[in-house]
Amino acid sequence: MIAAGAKSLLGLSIASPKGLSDSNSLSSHSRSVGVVRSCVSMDGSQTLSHNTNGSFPELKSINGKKQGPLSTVGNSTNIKWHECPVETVDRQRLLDQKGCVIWVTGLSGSGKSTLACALNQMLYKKGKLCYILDGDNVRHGLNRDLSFKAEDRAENIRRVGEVAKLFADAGIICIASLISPYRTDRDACRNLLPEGDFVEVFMDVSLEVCEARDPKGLYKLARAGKIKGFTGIDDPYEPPLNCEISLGREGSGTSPIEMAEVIVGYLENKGYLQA
Ligand SMILES: Nc1ncnc2c1ncn2[C@@H]1O[C@H](COP(=O)(O)OS(=O)(=O)O)[C@@H](OP(=O)(O)O)[C@H]1O
Ligand SMILES: Nc1ncnc2c1ncn2[C@@H]1O[C@H](COP(=O)(O)OP(=O)(O)O)[C@@H](O)[C@H]1O
Repeated sequence: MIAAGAKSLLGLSIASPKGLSDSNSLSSHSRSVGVVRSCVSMDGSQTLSHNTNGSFPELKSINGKKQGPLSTVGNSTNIKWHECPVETVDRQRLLDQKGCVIWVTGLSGSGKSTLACALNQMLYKKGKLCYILDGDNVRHGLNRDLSFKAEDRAENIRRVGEVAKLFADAGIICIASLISPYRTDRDACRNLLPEGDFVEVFMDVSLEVCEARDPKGLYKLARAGKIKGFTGIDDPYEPPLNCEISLGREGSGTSPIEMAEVIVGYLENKGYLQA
């Protein structure tokens, strides 16, 4: 636990917005985005923690002073997680909402972007902060180096999953709308987040309907063989087996606004629209 006066120990003298979490702890951050648990408490004592591979890193000694444990995560060697006394729960109080990820998956033309936008508008009107990570848009910048072959789609989803996790940790309702055709990639994103914070929404709209809509003319090009590896035509789409919300079939709302209302109702029920 952080001792009283921890903020002055840090050299900070900031007023706590609505009161900073009393349970602030540098060693027990239940909703942290970190993979390596924290190490040094405010009194300077160290708590050893394990790497994601389960091994305990060595304590290094520099100028005779013991340093906290260093970690290796992927190709990043000798890294160390830094905690901050302002935690997820403090940001949630500030925003009066809980961060989470609404992951919208479905074929091209199934209405993912339209739903994301309708949901964003609906929550905005309720005073709730959202941010959309749309596949098409993210591929204009962060993921511009990725193609549509399976391993690049997987990397696309992995990066967006990690970014979405950061948004959720910031207290924001992050709407990720991507085809995300592979179950294993979507499940990996789910596993990045605390239980309940990943809400998978399936746009259950048939290929026939999507192809008839074809707002960008991509299905036509794919059918003509001018786009190779197009999802639903000559590339796979694996529908979710156990998603939280399925939309598009009879009874689940057909207009984008009705669909957005279903998701808002779900978030209200689960307590995400308050701190
Ligand atoms: N080969 C192929 N297959 C599917 N989609 C294609 C392809 N080539 C380009 N596009 C356009 O890219 C948009 C999908 O990007 P995503 O990042 O959501 O795709 S994925 O999750 O990595 O599968 C998708 O946008 P949406 O129609 O909004 O889904 C298409 O406009
Ligand atoms: N619920 C809906 N009912 C009917 N048409 C829709 C619906 N949602 C979206 N559309 C239309 O379908 C097309 C594809 O929608 P879009 O949101 O771009 O899909 P995606 O992002 O999945 O490719 C657009 O022309 C859009 O206006």
